[in-house]
Parts: sequence; C-alpha cells; structure tokens
Amino acid sequence: MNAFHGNELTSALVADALDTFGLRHQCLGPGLAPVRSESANPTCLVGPAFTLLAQAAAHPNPASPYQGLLEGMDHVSAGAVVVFATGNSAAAAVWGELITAACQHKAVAGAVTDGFVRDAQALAQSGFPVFNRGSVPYDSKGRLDVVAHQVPIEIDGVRVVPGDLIVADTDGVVVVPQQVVPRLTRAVEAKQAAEHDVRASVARGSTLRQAFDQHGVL
Ligand SMILES: O=C([O-])CC(=O)C(=O)O
Ligand SMILES: [Mg+2]
Repeated sequence: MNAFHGNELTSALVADALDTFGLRHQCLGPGLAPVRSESANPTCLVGPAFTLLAQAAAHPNPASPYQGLLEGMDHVSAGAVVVFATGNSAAAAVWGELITAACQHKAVAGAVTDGFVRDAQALAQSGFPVFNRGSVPYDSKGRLDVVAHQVPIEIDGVRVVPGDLIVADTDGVVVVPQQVVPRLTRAVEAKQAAEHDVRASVARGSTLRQAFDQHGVL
C-alpha cells in the first residue's frame, strides 16, 4: 500500500477496485461515522485490522472488569486499525477517551466499531479517528465484555479477518480481504487514472455523457 500517499486513496476508489474483483459487499453500513474531528484535516484511516469481539456481559458486577479489553490493548500494534464488533449493541460505550489516549501512545491508527462511544468531545479533540454508531454515556463494565481479540469477526454484515486492510474516510468504511491486497494498488490506480481523464474532459466542456462514453467510468 506504500504506493498511495496522503488523500489519494479513498474508500470510494477502494470499493470500486473491489467491485472489479467481484467483491461487492465489503462496506460497512452508512450508520457508522467518524467522531466529528475539530481538526481541519479530513478523516482518513488506513491500516491492518486488529479485531475485538464484544458480547453482553456475563455479570452486571464483575469482580475483574475490562479483562478482555485490557488483554486486547496489550496486543494491539502501531499502525493497526482496531475493529471492535459488538453486534450493533447500544448497551454501553465500548470506546472512550482513556482507550484513545492509550492507543495514541502506541501509535495505533484508529478504530472502527459497530457500537457506541463516550467522551465524544475528548475524542473529537484527540484527532484519533473513531468510526462509530453514536454516543452513549454508559460504561461497558457489567454490560459488554470483550471475549476475544484477533479472531475473525462479522461487523455490520461484513466479515473481517485479522490483518485485512481497513480503508475509512468520510464516505465510510471498506474492508479489503488480505488475499486481494496485492491486487489492490493496480486496480485503484487504474480507476484513479480513468477518473482523472473524465475530470479533464468535463473541465474541457464535455458533457458527463460524452466523458463517460469516452472513458467508460464515473
Ligand atoms: O470506560 C470505557 O470503557 C471507555 C471510556 O470511558 C474511556 O476509554 O475513557
Ligand atoms: Mg472515559
């Protein structure tokens, strides 16, 4: 993925590349959005998935809370994107300011969850990208337990295997299966080049139909 710099790689280009491989259902649903950042830079998150799986907590007053989460955080590496599957649970926030600070310290790239966050104001100020379903003040303690890390998960209907490439920006979140990552660069560059040609044609006065007829893409 080193061929891509800055904001050249977009979730839309990646989704188009995956379409050409016949992988047409790799995007998480539109209900997941980044915490609105206070930085002027657009949110762009790229990195290998580090998966966490949460389930309804076994006990409302656990003697040793957060153990699965702490275990996962011990193992997450720099550059990873934490992909936190909760089964779309609104029972509690699975992400907050303190987890963010610890991840930033380890240079983790960001996080994606089908669940909820809290401390949203602090997350916005942190600049750490966290794609999520919304905010709720409830603590995860006694509500949602992390039961596994680095296992295959399903999140918002999409399977994610540890190491799959996550590409997320303001359009949404795309999951690139590891086995097609080597083919991704060429497919994205081909679409980028064709889009460049369409853009140039339209700038020269072509109608969208003429540009499409000439270059074959939108
Ligand atoms: O307690 C939690 O699970 C999340 C949280 O508030 C934090 O990370 O600050
Ligand atoms: Mg907190």
